[in-house]
Amino acid sequence: MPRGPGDDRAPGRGGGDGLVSEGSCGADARRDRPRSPGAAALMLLLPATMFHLLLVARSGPARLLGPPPYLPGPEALWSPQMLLLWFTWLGLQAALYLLPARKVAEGQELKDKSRLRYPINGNPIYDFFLGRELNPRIWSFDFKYFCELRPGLIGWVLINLALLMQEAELRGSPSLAMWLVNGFQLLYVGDALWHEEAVLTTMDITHDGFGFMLAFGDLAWVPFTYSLQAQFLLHHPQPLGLPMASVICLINAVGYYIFRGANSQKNTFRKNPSDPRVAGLETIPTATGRQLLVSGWWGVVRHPNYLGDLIMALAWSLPCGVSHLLPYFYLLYFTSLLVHREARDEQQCLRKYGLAWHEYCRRVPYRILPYVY
Ligand SMILES: NC(=O)C1=CN([C@@H]2O[C@H](COP(=O)(O)OP(=O)(O)OC[C@H]3O[C@@H](n4cnc5c(N)ncnc54)[C@H](OP(=O)(O)O)[C@@H]3O)[C@@H](O)[C@H]2O)C=CC1
Ligand SMILES: CC(C)CCC[C@@H](C)[C@H]1CC=C2C3=C(CC[C@@]21C)[C@@]1(C)CC[C@H](O)C[C@@H]1CC3
Repeated sequence: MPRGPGDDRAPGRGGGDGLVSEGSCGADARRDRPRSPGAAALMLLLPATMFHLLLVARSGPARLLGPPPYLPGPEALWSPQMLLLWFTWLGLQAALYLLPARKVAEGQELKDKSRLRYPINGNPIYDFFLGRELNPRIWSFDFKYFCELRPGLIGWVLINLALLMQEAELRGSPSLAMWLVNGFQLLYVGDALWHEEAVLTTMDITHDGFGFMLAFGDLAWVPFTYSLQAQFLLHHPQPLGLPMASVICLINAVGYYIFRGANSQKNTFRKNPSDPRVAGLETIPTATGRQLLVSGWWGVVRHPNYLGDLIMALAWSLPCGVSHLLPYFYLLYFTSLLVHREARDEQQCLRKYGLAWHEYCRRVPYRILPYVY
C-alpha cells in the first residue's frame, strides 16, 4: 500500500513493496532505532517463559525455578476449536473497537507533524459502571440516597432473619453463632438507619455517580453477599461455646465503639466545631476555612472509622469457625474496598486541602491500622 504523507509506519525492507518511500515519511525509522541484540532473545524467551509459568502453575509442586514439570504433546498444543475461539474473541474486540465513539482523541505528534486520531469508546462502559448522574431524582425522590440505605441494608437483615428462622425449623432452634451474626449485623444496619443523615457526607452521595456499581452494590451485592455468614451457618452448623462467643462479642463491641466513636466525632465536628464534645480537640486550619481534626480518633489514624468497621467485619466471620474461607469473603472484600476507598478519599482531600493535608499526613502517618498501614 503506497505510503501517504502522514504515514508514519516503520518502513519495510524496501524495493517494490511500496512500504518504503523516500521523502514523505522522513528518514528511515530503522536508522533511529538502537540495535538491540536482546530483541531476538526476547522473542524466544518471552513465549518460553509464559509457557513455563503456565506449565508450572498447573503442576503439583508448582516449582518456579528448574525445568518445566512436563512438556505437553503436540495434540495438547494445537486445537482448531481454541484457534476459532481466539479469533472470535479478537473479532468481538475489533467490533467493539469499531463501535461509534463518544470521543476521538489525537495521538502524539508524528515526524511529519501530523497526528493520528483514535476512537475512545471505552468511556461509556466506565461511565455506565461509575455512573454520570450525581443526584438522580424524579421530583424529590433521590434514587441514589434511597438505594444507599433502605432496600439493600434492610433487605440484608431480613435475609439474615429468614435464615435464622429456617435454621430454627431445621434444627429446632437457631445456633448461638447464627444469633451472634444476626445480632451484630442488625446493630450495624440499625446504626446506619439511626444515623441516616451521615450518609449525606459519604463520597457515594457527594462524589460518585449513580451507575452500575452503586445500583448493583446497593440492591444486590449488599443483601446477598453481606448475608454470607448467615447463609453459611444454615448449611454448615458451627459449634460455638459461651467463652468464645463472649470473646467474639467483645471484638464486635470494640469495633463498634471505634466505628461509632470516630464517625460521630467527625460528623459532630463537621456540623458544629464549637460543640462541647469536640471543641477541645486539636485541629489544623485549611485554606478552605474548614479544619481537620488531628487529635481524638482522627489523631490515631486517618480513617479510624474504617478500622472499627473492619474489626466488626472480623467479628461477623469468627462465629463461622476457621474451617472454611467463605465466611471470611466479606472481610477480604471489605478490606480491599476500604483500602481503595481510603486512597480515593486521600486524593480528594489532597485536592481540597493541599498543604494542610500534607501536614495532617505528617502528624498522622497511618491510614487505617496504627503502625501498620
Ligand atoms: N459496609 C460497607 O460496605 C461500607 C461501609 N463504609 C463505612 O461508612 C462510613 C463512612 O465512610 P466514607 O463514606 O468512606 O467516608 P468517611 O466517613 O471516612 O469520611 C471521609 C471524609 O471525612 C472528612 N475527613 C477526613 N479526615 C478528617 C479529619 N481529620 N477531620 C475532619 N474531617 C475529616 C473528609 O471530608 P470533608 O473534609 O470534606 O468533610 C473526608 O473526605 C465509614 O465508617 C466506613 O467504614 C464505607 C463503605 C462501605
Ligand atoms: C459491588 C462493588 C464491588 C462494591 C459496591 C460497594 C457498595 C456496596 C458500598 C459502597 C459504599 C457503601 C456504604 C454503605 C453500604 C455499602 C456501600 C453502598 C453504608 C451505607 C453501610 C453502613 C454505614 O454506616 C454507612 C455506609 C456508607 C457507604
